[in-house]
Amino acid sequence: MAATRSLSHTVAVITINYPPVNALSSPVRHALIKEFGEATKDPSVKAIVLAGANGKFSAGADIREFSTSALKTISLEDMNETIEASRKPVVAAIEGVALGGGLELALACHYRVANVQSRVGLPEVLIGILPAAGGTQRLPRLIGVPAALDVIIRGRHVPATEALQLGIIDEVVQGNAVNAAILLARKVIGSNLDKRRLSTNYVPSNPNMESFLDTAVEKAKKQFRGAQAPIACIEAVRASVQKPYKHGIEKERQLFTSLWATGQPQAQQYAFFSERNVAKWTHPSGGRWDTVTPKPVRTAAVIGLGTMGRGIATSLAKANIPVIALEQDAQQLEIGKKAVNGLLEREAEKLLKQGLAPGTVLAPVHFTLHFAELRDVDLVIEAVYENTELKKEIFRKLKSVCKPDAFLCTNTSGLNIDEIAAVTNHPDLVIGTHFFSPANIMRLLEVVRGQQTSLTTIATAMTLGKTLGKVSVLVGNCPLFVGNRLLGPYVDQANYLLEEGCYPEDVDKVLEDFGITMGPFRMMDLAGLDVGWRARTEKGLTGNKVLHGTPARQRLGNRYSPLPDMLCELGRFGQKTGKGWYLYDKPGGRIAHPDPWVKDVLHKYRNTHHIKQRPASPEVILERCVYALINEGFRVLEDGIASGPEDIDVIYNNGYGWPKYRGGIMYYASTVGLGKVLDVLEKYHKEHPDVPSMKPAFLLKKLVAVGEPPIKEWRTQVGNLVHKL
Ligand SMILES: CC/C=C\C=C\CC(=O)SCCNC(=O)CCNC(=O)[C@H](O)C(C)(C)COP(=O)(O)OP(=O)(O)OC[C@H]1O[C@@H](n2cnc3c(N)ncnc32)[C@H](O)[C@@H]1OP(=O)(O)O
Repeated sequence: MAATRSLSHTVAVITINYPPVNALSSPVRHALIKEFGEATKDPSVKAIVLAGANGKFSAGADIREFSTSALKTISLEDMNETIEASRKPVVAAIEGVALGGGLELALACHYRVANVQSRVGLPEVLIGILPAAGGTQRLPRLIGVPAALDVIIRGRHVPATEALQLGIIDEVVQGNAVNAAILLARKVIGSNLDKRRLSTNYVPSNPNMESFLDTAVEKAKKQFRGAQAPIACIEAVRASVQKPYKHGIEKERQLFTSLWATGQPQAQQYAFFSERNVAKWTHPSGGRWDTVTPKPVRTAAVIGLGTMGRGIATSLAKANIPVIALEQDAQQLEIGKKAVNGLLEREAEKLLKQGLAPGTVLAPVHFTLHFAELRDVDLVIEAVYENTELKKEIFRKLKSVCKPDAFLCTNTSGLNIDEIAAVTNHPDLVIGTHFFSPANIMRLLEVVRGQQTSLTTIATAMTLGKTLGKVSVLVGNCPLFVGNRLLGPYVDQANYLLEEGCYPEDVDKVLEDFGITMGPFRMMDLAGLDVGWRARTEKGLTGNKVLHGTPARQRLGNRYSPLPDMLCELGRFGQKTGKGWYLYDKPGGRIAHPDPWVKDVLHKYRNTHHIKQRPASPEVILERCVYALINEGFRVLEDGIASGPEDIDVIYNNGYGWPKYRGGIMYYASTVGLGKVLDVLEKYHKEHPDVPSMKPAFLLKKLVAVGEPPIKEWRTQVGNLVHKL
């Protein structure tokens, strides 16, 4: 049964039972209405408690139903209206989560009791829709427009204690919320429920309300560039002000329908399920997430307390894993210790605000200079800077100090895992963990399997990622892995566009208008231009190792742009030096100003190399940069480095500022049409055969040849096609 009913004296307890998260699917809605109807008819029942089985109230509407006809059976809002109209008091007993339709259901109840560990929220905006079961109408009636907008637009999960302060929850309890709800239900039997029926209240207005909402729209347009759901949420809340509930609910419905027609909800819901799918990793050997048991990680060590190490140590402590943090000298240790303690203090403050005792959540971090202290840890994450020799030296040391079954992770953004693993006695226990900066905040983790990495090591690293609250994607070992590898052809196109007549701000604007958080030039300035310069120098693409007589704009017969090298040679490394592709107010400054000096250099460069200035249209800028990403994505699939398009999309959405409302780069390709992507790439490659990254990938051609199957079928197609390569 999707919902069950029991009786506690005069109180009926109706429990939603629909694993894993008690989503309000069609069977749940039917069962709830049935049980509710019987409880209201039963004269021995004087009050009703709504609860969720297995410590979860409800995660809301069943997202999988949105594109099916099941949604059209009993609507969530009709169900909520029936519950709210009840003459017997109804109390929601919130444990775990009450999200989306789950909170909307709770708002239709007359009272809400929550366990202190639970979270409530209306996160619909994160899946491209708006709360469409009365949430945009009842919440402002309960807590006022500004507070409701903050909860709805950000889609955040509000901890129970904060929800109590906001007035969303009536009572927070340390223990069992159902028992507390039963006690409250008994207390309120016979009381007047008029004021507790939120839909019958009015949202007060004030003279500034319209301009407050207009400002909110303007802010949301800037903040969520191109995302439609936040704007729809504001418009739905606007419809609640000084208007009858029916008016608002009608507007809510219309806005839901218009949003659906934009395609953004479908893209965001694909992104949502992709994040869940990547946890279900598979290995070319046949090993899978559900057949391999991870080992527990009770203690961990972090080596190196630079930017990455600090974030990783904090992340581990936040997940209640005691950490030993090691640095090479006393001064570095002291600096690292101060930084980690600062980050942990901030975490402690957040926990205190949530009514939680930091000591029970945050594990201790012990700081040391001695490798010997790492002897008992279950797992080590080495996070020194990107240098294979240095990393190998550390792994040689770890081989002699760590217990033989300790897992050894190297935090790298692109170095060869196998080379590092080869210096240990147990390459099967070595794995790459590519954290993104700041590691205590960024959700993405690329878990990189080497040739010899064991399935248990993979399972342990993937599970650790989940414990740290990350979305972990298993990828193969190739230079730069997935995310950074894709950046190569993208940045190349951006550089070529400058050579041909564009300016950094033109290219950035097109990509930022498209929704990418930061265009390629602002991104490079932030990351530091010297990083790529060092790598190119090591590879002999620039600097002394370049053979005399090599044409400036060619390497190994292919097109090459020396522009970024020219900037670096002048000490323009980006934000940190106050100059790069842009000009900043000071070294470390964040506001990028177009730089006349760069314009001048580009003019001279074009003259020197006799390049005819042909500024590209926004459409061409977009196609060249984005299709370069997509094409490399297909190559990554061909090479078996990522196991499906979803993996690439999750990486780009979470690590590289791709707009989630476009689903991901591969999803975007599927919406543009693979045939169109192929045509554009073919045309470009014909004109520029010296840019091999734009040669259409074999897999792309094959998918077009087999009739462009939908993206959910690509994974199987990739398997079939790769075998035939
Ligand atoms: C006309 C329209 C009318 C009404 C509209 C109502 C609006 C809504 O209610 S939309 C839904 C709003 N709710 C959410 O967005 C919540 C989404 N879920 C989550 O945030 C998380 O899943 C979680 C509930 C916080 C639990 O997190 P965690 O414990 O980390 O587990 P997960 O791996 O994320 O999820 C487990 C499992 O459940 C599936 N799932 C989660 N939520 C839903 C859902 N709302 N509908 C359907 N399925 C859901 C998730 O995909 C996982 O499934 P697997 O098969 O294991 O992958």
